[in-house]
Amino acid sequence: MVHPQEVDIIVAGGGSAGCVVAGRLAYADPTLKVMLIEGGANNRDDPWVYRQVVSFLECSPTHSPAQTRYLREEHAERWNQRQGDVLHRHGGILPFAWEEEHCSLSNCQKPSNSETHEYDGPIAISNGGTITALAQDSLRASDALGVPFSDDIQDLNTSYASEIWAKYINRDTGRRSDAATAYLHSVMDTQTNLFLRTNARVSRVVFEGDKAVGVAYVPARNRGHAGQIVETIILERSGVGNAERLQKLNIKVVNDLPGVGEEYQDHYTTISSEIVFRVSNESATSDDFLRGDKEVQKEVFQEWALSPEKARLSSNAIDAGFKIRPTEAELKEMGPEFNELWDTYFKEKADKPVMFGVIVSGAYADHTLLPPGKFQYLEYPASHGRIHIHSTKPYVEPEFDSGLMNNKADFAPIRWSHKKTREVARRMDALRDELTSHHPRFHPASPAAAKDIDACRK
Ligand SMILES: Cc1cc2nc3c(=O)[nH]c(=O)nc-3n(C[C@H](O)[C@H](O)[C@H](O)COP(=O)(O)OP(=O)(O)OC[C@H]3O[C@@H](n4cnc5c(N)ncnc54)[C@H](O)[C@@H]3O)c2cc1C
Repeated sequence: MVHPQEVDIIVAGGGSAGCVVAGRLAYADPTLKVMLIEGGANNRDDPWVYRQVVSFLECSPTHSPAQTRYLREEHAERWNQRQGDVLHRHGGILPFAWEEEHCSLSNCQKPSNSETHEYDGPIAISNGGTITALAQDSLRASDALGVPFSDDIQDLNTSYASEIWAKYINRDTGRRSDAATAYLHSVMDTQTNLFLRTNARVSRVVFEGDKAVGVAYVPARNRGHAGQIVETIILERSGVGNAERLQKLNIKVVNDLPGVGEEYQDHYTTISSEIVFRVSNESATSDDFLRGDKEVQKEVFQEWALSPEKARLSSNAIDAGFKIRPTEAELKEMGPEFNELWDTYFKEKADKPVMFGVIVSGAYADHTLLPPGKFQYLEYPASHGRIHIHSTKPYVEPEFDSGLMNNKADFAPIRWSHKKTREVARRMDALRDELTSHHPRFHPASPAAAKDIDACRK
């Protein structure tokens, strides 16, 4: 489609938010011309995006050499692209209703009676294609630890329970639900007022006085960092941000907003580097696939080709998980910093879990460091950083400080939740032992050094 020279609305960045905004606006008013400009590639019908385990593997920073070799050899073109971001990779949207003008975002396909969910939106949420026995085992173990099973902990109220984990997967097609397919491609298929420009990096907004009248963009390159925090970088290059900072770069100030680029927040995930367990050899996991076993990969891809809705690829291997808050007794052991945070933030908000943990039936980790066997790991969240430009040039990457671990209040809940997830794992029938191969290296005499524990059950 030929793109017009002028449009009414330009959306910069085709992530979850950009796709929803562009798609919904174009859909709501077909007389509006809307253009979305995205730094990454188009994901339309891309099997590397809509097959869950594959896309997870591609996102993983911890490819083993075997995985890397497989990706390079079998999917050279895609591998060359992988460092770049892809248009609207993630569903990334909590199911919620826009109350005033009811406009469903999600389609909950999980068995649930909760009124929080919607059932007629374009982002499908289900349990995925297959549920592993390890998931059931971990739910039972969670219950043994006092974390009860619930059919739905994604109702925005439950903060202490476990469930078969909800995923952005369409139960009927087995495909991952991504924002672009749901909001963008679907509108572009039926309307002619939505325009998509990919592989294009927006450098700044063009202002006339204080009115935004357009954007400047350059071809995307150095795609490894395309997916930075889009708003800050574009805003600062456009003259919106801390005036002092902007003036140092000779950028004309349009609006002095000191908060731009501050208060970056991300959640902690402790995954393969910390909590890897060996499970019984009978346990079904995705390790052989991730390890790059050719035969298994062939079998898994064939399975997908025949029945994607129940294939192993129609899952991200995260089949069960829980949300928890500390008990009164546990709070006493969690130190003054976290207790202050608890009192000011969590205490009165019974719907806020402090941590969530999931069991992953397979290690998204460097398999060369793992002895042969089967693994799973658990993860949990929680701090403030910042991002700012230090050059007006569009290809110069910004300064970024994730801020992780810069607040002592985060230490105690990380320790606490690490122990909790380990407690769950130790109660699982399938557990064989805990591995230290991916732990940080300490001097053997250091009290911080972890030790492999012997098998709990043989
Ligand atoms: C591995 C992983 C797992 C996650 N799992 C979940 C989950 O299960 N549930 C959940 O709710 N959330 C999850 N999230 C978080 C979720 O993906 C994000 O919160 C969400 O995507 C943020 O949406 P956004 O539109 O603000 O930004 P993004 O989705 O990051 O979109 C920004 C887009 O802008 C593009 N871009 C950047 N700079 C430019 C530029 N200058 N010009 C043009 N385009 C540009 C990028 O390529 C990108 O496509 C996960 C995130 C990660 C990384």
